[in-house]
Amino acid sequence: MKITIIGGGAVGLLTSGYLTELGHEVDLITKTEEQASLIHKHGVTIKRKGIERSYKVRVTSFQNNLSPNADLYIITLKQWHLHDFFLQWNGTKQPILMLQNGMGHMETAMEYLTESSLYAGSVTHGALKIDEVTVEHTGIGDIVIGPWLNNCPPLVDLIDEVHTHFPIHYTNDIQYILKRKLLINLVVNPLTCIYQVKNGELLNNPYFYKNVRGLFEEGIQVLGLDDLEWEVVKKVISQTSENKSSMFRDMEKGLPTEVEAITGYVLKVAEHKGISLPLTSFVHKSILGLERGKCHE
Ligand SMILES: NC(=O)C1=CN([C@@H]2O[C@H](COP(=O)(O)OP(=O)(O)OC[C@H]3O[C@@H](n4cnc5c(N)ncnc54)[C@H](OP(=O)(O)O)[C@@H]3O)[C@@H](O)[C@H]2O)C=CC1
Ligand SMILES: CC(C)(CO)C(=O)C(=O)O
Repeated sequence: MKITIIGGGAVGLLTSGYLTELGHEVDLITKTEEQASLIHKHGVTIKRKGIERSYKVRVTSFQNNLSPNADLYIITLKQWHLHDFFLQWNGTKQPILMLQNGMGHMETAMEYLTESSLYAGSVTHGALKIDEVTVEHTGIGDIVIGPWLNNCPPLVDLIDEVHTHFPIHYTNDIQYILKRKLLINLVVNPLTCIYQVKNGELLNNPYFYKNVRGLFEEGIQVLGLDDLEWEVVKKVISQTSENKSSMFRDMEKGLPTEVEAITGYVLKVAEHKGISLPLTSFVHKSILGLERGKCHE
């Protein structure tokens, strides 16, 4: 496929390298001209388990008119970049795949992208941007994609179930997959940020654990998920026990967090349903307050 990837961050670099490896024709769109010229010169490098591999990727910095004839556009921006980006972009009629955490971003996408077939994806890889051209693949997961609205055809040419370190699966129920990831991010991300601990500490410390369970119970009530998801949440926390959550890392770097797309989104749905979520509301305000103290922007 001819694929345009928007955003030269951790997920954008990882996706552009691996989709090139899989034989797709990739155009990467960075925010800055500096990053574009570095990638033009050195390619994109993916580090995995101490081994580095570089990929030659076509790259340009963002302008309103992105190469208009891609078969698919993949947006790998943070959710809080999206309004600004959509306001500046002339858009496309071609299919668009959104790869953000949370769920609030899909409402934003629907607001702006009225002419495209819209797809959502859930990423469970760990990716850490090392420098402008290098990303470390810190955890091998997968990407599950699916149509956001029922009338979008499956992206058959993108599916690759067998790739050992970058499998892409397809689902007809991406809403459920995103909700499940949202639930994990709802309980893990804000608490790790408030307590300033790695993910695993949420299970090890009995007091933190009680709050994980409390947030989980509020989350499943609003999202309509089953108590059985508790085992999934604990498994993901164990598997990522040595990770600092993305929200904790953003906060440490003085960047805005994705709290509105995660906790803020759940609170909005709860309000709509007339459900009160005291613990979720407490962590939401706590993160906003901490951001206010630390954020550079
Ligand atoms: N990293 C990970 O392991 C995982 C991430 N995710 C999700 O994926 C999404 C992306 O995350 P991640 O890649 O880590 O985030 P990053 O912040 O690393 O990447 C976003 C990139 O988009 C760039 N950008 C901003 N505006 C524009 C623009 N107008 N045109 C082109 N590029 C632009 C940013 O540039 P600048 O920094 O200069 O603003 C940044 O390089 C998030 O929603 C995250 O939650 C999900 C699972 C795992
Ligand atoms: C799964 C988890 C919690 C891993 O750290 C994550 O998705 C994040 O940090 O955003």
